[in-house]
Amino acid sequence: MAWGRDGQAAVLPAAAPPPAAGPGLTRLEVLRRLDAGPRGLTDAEADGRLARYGENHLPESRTTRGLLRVARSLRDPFTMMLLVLGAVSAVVASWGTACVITVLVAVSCALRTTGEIRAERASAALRELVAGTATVRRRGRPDGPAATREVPVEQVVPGDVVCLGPGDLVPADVRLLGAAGLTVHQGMLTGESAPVAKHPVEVPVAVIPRQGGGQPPVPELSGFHHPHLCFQGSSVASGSATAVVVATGAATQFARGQAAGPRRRRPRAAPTAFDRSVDGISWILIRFMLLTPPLVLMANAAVRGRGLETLPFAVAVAVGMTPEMLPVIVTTALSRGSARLARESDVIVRRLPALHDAGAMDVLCVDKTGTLTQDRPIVDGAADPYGRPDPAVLRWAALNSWWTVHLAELPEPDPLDEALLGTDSAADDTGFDGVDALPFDPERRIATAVVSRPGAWARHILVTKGAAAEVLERCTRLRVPEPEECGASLPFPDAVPLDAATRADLLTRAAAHAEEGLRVLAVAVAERRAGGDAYTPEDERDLVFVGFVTFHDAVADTAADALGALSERGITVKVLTGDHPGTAVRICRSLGLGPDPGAAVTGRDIDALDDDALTKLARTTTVFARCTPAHKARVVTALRRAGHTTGFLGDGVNDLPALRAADVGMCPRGAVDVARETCDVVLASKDLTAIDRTVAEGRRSSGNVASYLRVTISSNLGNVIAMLVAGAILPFLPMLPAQVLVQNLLFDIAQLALAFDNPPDAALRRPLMLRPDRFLRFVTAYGSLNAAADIATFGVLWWATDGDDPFHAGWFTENLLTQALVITLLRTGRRAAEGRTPGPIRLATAGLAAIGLAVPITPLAPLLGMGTLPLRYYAALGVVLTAYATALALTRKRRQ
Ligand SMILES: Nc1ncnc2c1ncn2[C@@H]1O[C@H](COP(=O)(O)OP(=O)(O)OP(=O)(O)O)[C@@H](O)[C@H]1O
Repeated sequence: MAWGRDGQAAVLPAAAPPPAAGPGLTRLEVLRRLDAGPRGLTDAEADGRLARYGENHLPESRTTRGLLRVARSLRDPFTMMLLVLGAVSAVVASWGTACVITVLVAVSCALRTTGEIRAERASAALRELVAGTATVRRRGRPDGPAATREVPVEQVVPGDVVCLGPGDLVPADVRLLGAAGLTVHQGMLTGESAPVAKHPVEVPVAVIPRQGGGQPPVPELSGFHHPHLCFQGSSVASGSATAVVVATGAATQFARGQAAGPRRRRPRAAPTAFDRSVDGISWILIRFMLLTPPLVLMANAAVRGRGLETLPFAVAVAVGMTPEMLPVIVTTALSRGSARLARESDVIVRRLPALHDAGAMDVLCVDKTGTLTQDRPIVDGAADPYGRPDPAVLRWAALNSWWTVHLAELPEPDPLDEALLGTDSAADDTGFDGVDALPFDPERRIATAVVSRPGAWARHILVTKGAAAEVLERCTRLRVPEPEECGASLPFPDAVPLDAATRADLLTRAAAHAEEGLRVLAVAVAERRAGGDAYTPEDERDLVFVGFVTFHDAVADTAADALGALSERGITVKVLTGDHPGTAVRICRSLGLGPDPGAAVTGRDIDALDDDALTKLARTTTVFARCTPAHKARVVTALRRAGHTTGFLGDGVNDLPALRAADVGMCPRGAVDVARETCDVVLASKDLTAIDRTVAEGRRSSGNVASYLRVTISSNLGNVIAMLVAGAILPFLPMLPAQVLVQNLLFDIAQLALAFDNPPDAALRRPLMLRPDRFLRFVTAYGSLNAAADIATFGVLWWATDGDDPFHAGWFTENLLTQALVITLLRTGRRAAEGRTPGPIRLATAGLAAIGLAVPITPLAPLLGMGTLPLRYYAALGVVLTAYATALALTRKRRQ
């Protein structure tokens, strides 16, 4: 579909359906143009259209993907640095250095690209498992009955009638046929953060603003504001709808927007833990690398009076500092971890860096319902305004459930409605006809059904149920109960005004129920004269309070154990719920959450706080209750601002903003579509034990990345210090550029083994987060030790050898041997792993040491500018290495 100047659909691609969504067309005309009907397409029609218009997905440019991938790997800052250094070497005709740098870049890009392809293939296969479906109305035969069914989103075709409910992703561009309380998030398309209301319009008018100078209207922006159209890329925030599909795949506004220009991105969230740690460290290293060549040049010029001839050496030293394998190690370690999680725990990681963040997580926020409780509420009782058991209250509540579920055509009832519909009272709804529904939404926290009695069409009855505070604040009167009045006399002639004191008493009673761990719904009704306009939330006022219904929802079987396990891993759990504070605190106490969950902070309290005050309060509070979706997101953001790496587990539309705000958003596979699409990690079920396993795998994977960074930077830093010292005191270059680079390549290859290491559980007890400041202290300490070992080796070489070639050979050997030691001694979980056989690490270090000892005695030695070494060098080197290993082990022990 495309928008013409007059707001009518305009130019279409060859395989697009007839223009059908333009303003001015009635619903019937739209259906006619699409050759469709409100009962949906037949299966044969749907198949035909699928063949004609193609699958409903965004077009991909496959040919450029391979090239793009290589370009992306070259765009990595370390690779860019290497390329710059290679260019400098070529300019000064240092062809050897330039060649070796090219090899380094090629190896690192090839490994990274193949790793990414493998990781992407694996995650695409995993994503298939959580792919979204759409609910469509279809018929087997033209005269057959219409039935709703789930089909993969790709199979939705123009003319399909789709049913939308809370949390659904809008599968294509659609024209609304019917809607109840529908609001959609279309921020992906327009940048708006709040949901917008949508409703069917019989004859829509053109609202497209014209630009000056006879320019055509701006279709992408203006079209999105039509109330009767919803677009692919948006999701249902509340309410429900039926709609006919007018454009799919490449013909949708979203796809056209992408084809026309850069993809409209969601506003960038605050940097995640991964950005702060791995990326933060990378940028510090890049600054070091930039400083290295001028430093080397200046030191040589000042002490030895050398000029630009030292440039290749200075470049080689800077290359030596580069952790060019970092992207390869990160991709390999994280994709191995996520593959293992999928295989062993049925957990799907949708964004690889999120696995690192799961390992770094120290605060986990969860919703209450379904996470700590089973989300299988059972009606416990119903009482009138005076606290006396009263089945009439239950009947009103069940009447509300029945008509909200049916009139709003919700794909499935929510568990509270299901519980009410399962009671005997649900059978008593026969005396009413449904008129309209304002389904539940987590902002209003109430749901209203509008019904009428047969024969009394002129009067409508509003039946509202919801959270006690929200219902009571809309009530002005109180029902004086009469037996069996549901279906009897209305309006309540005996209703009395509801004063502030009585309202407070009723709220206290609701709180008392909540403190027993029960969920509480308040029920109210009102009578109105039937009017022509559709009902809106504005009509939910002047209600007559009828009574309370209470529910029991048992705690989840695994919750207590899982909370214990998370606490042992150093993770603080906080509960962010839309439910009553009393219910939430009671459940948390029964699960032994925290030392004592204390009092809950409510959404209203949060509203009264500025960001700083909330940050302080969020640190110490365990339970946040009566939260709207926005409150949940504010608390998560506050915790992140307080320096916590914060995860969020939730499954409903009310959890979306918080899922987006968290470092790691997690949801179960059964969550609403948009939650699955938004979150980073999809669990098999809403079970906290799966989070424990995700955390362990995250720590294992990022432990390996941390090992690489610690090992490579400590060793490289030591080398740079030693080279600066040697460059200043020796009459020749301590190591030829080619040697520096060959040694670098060998070290890189050996370190790849770190991505395959398996640090044992005992090493993963605390959240694992590489903080740039601590990391710098760590590598400075170990880098200095490494430099000390190198300088001691210079002393040995000065004593045992003569001339530059044996010196080069001696330092080459020592370097590879110290690197093998560093890999062995500085990797994550070394102490906990003692006694185990870490296969890949042992192989890699043995190989590195063997090459270090062998190269100087092979025919390669003269080519690399190396001479023969006397035996006494090896003996003295043994002493230096033993002292170095002891110092390393002792320092590590002291620091741990
Ligand atoms: N179908 C419904 N009809 C009317 N009121 C409801 C319905 N579902 C929930 N409520 C009320 O709205 C409140 C908030 O619901 P919401 O779905 O935001 O959170 P929750 O399910 O209680 O908790 P959590 O945030 O832990 O999942 C509930 O505590 C209840 O009082």
